[in-house]
Amino acid sequence: MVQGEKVTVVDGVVKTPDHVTIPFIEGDGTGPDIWAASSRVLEAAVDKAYEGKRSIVWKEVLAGEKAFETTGEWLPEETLETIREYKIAIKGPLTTPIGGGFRSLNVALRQKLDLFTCLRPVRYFDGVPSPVKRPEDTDMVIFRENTEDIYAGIEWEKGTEEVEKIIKFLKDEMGVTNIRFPETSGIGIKPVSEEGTHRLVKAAIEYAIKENRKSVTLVHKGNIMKFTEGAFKNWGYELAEREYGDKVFTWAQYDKIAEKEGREAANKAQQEAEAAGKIIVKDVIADIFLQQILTRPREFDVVATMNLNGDYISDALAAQVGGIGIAPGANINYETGHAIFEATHGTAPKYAGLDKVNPSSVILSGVLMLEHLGWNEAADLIIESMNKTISSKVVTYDFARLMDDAKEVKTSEFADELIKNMN
Ligand SMILES: NC(=O)C1=CN([C@@H]2O[C@H](COP(=O)(O)OP(=O)(O)OC[C@H]3O[C@@H](n4cnc5c(N)ncnc54)[C@H](OP(=O)(O)O)[C@@H]3O)[C@@H](O)[C@H]2O)C=CC1
Ligand SMILES: O=C(O)CCC(=O)C(=O)O
Ligand SMILES: [Mg+2]
Repeated sequence: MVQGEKVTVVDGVVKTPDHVTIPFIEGDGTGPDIWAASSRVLEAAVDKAYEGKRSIVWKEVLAGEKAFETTGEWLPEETLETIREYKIAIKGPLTTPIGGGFRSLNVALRQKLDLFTCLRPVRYFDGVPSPVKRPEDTDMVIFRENTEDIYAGIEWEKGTEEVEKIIKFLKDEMGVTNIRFPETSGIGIKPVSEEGTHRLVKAAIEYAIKENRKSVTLVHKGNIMKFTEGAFKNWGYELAEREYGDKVFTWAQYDKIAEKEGREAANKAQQEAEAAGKIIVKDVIADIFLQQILTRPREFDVVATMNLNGDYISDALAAQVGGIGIAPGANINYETGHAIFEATHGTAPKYAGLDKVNPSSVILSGVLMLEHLGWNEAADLIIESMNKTISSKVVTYDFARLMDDAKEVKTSEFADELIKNMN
């Protein structure tokens, strides 16, 4: 058996050995069905691209139900240590109980490894059924802040001593008068920081520069949550102008020109910046953004936003290009090089063990992983095969129910088809 080696990261650059060990978490619910299919496709692509000169050696690490059954812990320290050591991992979805029980293991992994960007590219594959008229117009890359916001899980339950204490503090010491029902409220806290915003927006702009993207849109609800979401917008613009002054033109600059010299001058300045290939950094309030991604998706490109907005936006945008069955993602710390690749969807428990769901989200997360490792030839083989397979109308149930004359196949059969179509 081939002995795998660890990925190393030097000055933020990933160095991949020819035979690389990658830790994986199988996942709960439909996780095992999807992982069995996805790992085969990834292995086949690497094999085909490099004819044995390169390979992935999988190393299972435990989290979720499988970890609890084996070790009595939902997220064993050993799992975190292994991912820290091996730098890169890939995972299936993990269940989070609603309204009580333990906090999200998915969020815990992101926070504990400080994987501050949740990167979710949203693009259309030919032939995928979509509810919109021109799904190919949706081509966006979401940069979702992954460690802060109301998603950080700082909250206290109604009726507890802690919530009474915090409500008393807010009323007596902070002059808060607008907690509508103080006796029966739970309380949640929403931290959004300048550092957290800067590193996320920096990652989004760097990506836009590298990938020749036209704009970065900051999505926020800063009219209502002024010092968290509003501050995100202001800090984002500040960072863009301070660190990328010669490469971007921001709407904050536009506003200043418009105020001094009028709108015509501001429009001219933006047009000149566009003609010079500068990236337009703009912002939009989250509610109207959800309308505009449907009515005029071509106006958006790279999107940078906070944790909760990013969660909602991910699923909404996934729907436009065929749904959650084909929505990949990656959790990345661009400074340390640590990354965990995972689908946007959850455990879809009603389909667990049926060999039924679409494995494309995890497979395409694997494609992001191969690209991160610099193994682009293998990544391209999967993309080409995915296009070919879907165009030939051989698809899983989620696409088959929306397509005419499709051949519905199981999770494992879809993987077989992808492997067959690699050439
Ligand atoms: N990163 C992670 O690990 C995540 C974990 N979760 C967790 O997953 C659990 C279930 O969450 P839930 O809100 O139901 O969301 P899910 O994403 O698990 O499922 C919702 C619906 O999406 C569709 N779907 C999901 N996965 C696939 C797939 N691979 N192929 C085709 N269709 C798919 C199904 O639609 P249909 O019914 O129309 O067939 C399914 O019923 C919760 O515990 C949640 O916390 C949720 C999101 C992310
Ligand atoms: O952690 C969870 O259970 C849900 C997370 C989620 O929906 C997401 O990150 O998109
Ligand atoms: Mg989600």
